[in-house]
Amino acid sequence: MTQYEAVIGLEVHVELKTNTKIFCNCTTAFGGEPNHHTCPVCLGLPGTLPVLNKKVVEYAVRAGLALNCEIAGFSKFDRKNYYYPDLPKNYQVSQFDLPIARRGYVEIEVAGQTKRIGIHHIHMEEDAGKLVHQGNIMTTPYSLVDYNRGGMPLIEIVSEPDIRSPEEARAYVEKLRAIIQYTGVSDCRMEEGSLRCDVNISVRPKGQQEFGTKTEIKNLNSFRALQRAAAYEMERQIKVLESGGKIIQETRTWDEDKGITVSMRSKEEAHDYRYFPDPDLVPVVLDQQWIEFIKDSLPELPDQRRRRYVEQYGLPEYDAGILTLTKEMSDYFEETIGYYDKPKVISNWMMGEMSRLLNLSGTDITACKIKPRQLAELIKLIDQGTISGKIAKVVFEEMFASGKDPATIVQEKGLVQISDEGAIASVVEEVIAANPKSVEDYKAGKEKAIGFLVGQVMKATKGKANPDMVNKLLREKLQ
Ligand SMILES: Nc1ncnc2c1ncn2[C@@H]1O[C@H](COP(=O)(O)OP(=O)(O)OP(=O)(O)O)[C@@H](O)[C@H]1O
Ligand SMILES: [Mg+2]
Ligand SMILES: [Mg+2]
Repeated sequence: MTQYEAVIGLEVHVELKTNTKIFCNCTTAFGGEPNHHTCPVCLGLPGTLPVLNKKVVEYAVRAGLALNCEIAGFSKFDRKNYYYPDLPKNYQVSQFDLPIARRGYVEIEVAGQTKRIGIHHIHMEEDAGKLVHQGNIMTTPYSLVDYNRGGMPLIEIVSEPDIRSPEEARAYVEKLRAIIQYTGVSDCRMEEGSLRCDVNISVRPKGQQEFGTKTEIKNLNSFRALQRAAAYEMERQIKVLESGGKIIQETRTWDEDKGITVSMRSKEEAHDYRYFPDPDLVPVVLDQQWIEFIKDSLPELPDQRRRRYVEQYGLPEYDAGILTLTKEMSDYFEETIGYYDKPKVISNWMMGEMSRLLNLSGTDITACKIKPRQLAELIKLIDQGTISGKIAKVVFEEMFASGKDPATIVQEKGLVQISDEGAIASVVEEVIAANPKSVEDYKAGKEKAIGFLVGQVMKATKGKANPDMVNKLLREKLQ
């Protein structure tokens, strides 16, 4: 059987976090009454003229530099013409042959190795409005249009076809999102649509040089959807080829419920966008000094931070990679260290219990009720011997649910660890008396038996006995 590999290139749209739109001073605030964040310019009324928002250029340059691109000293805007109700002017202002940034790269970690994914270019463009479909076939279907999103500033980041699997595609977008979040030019919230991606994918027999025919899956809005859609499409293409068929170059869409991709339009019906320079906008000419200034103001980026976590905090690569993958997680981690300098223990709590509970509740760390100071305090309580590690998990869950301080919870629930030798010794004696079989086993050399006895003492004390002390006392008494 022929072995196939995927060839994938991604187009990622990122909404920039400027206060106002790209060509007018309407707000970019999310939501709002439909069509209230609009004006004659972003509605494309005749006689209006666009004026470029300088902040958009600054943010695009910032993103470009963070993604290792060359910044163009001269770039221009073009009109991408197509007819659709979400586009009031019937063209989208974008950049075609002279984009703001080119030839960058992102490094991803796959199977313990670093791989470089090329970025072909980054261009600036305006977003379109949003259609809201109403009714259905049984009643009367119709659509409403909301232009609040029209004219919001976007950058489109187009990768080289360097990606070779759905997993790599996911790792690439995760890294891209992290880098852009760190630069502060976008929140990159996939749920809110401030990061959206299109997957271009083809397959070829392993070892073959030339690319196969690609299809493009539009508008994936979660990491899971991205990876699943790419995996499905890869399999679909392989099946077509294996059965002697040919791949048709086409645009497809991902059906999340059915878990399949569906054809939208083929290349024959593809648009000819009739790109031409926008006569209403002057070219963008940048000063080298200004570019240098932006470069110098870039913050520490995820890869640098990851390396620092390994070197400065002695964290394993794995921990460092996960903790730096989102800026929120990483900032939380650093803030906690500020309260209590125990990086590895903090990392364990964050990657273990915290991630587990966040996943279960479907929230992310920004909504977490446990604040860094409180996590630090919890770890201090363990280190001081006030509570055991086991009880700490109970306290943690309670903190997660209520946001209360750990000391308050320990007080209220009477969870203070028993470290009184006398008290533990009497329980140990009871347990020894009640379990002659295990005692015999232990004396006969079965080390395992002691674990059972420790468990019995912990059970009798509702997990509050200091485990080290229990261990020590048991061994002493069984001598
Ligand atoms: N044979 C191929 N297999 C997989 N990916 C490919 C192949 N050829 C090109 N690509 C990728 O497809 C993407 C093309 O994106 P680009 O924005 O240049 O064009 P487009 O999709 O035609 O334009 P639009 O922005 O209108 O969708 C790039 O990421 C590129 O790496
Ligand atoms: Mg594109
Ligand atoms: Mg495309």
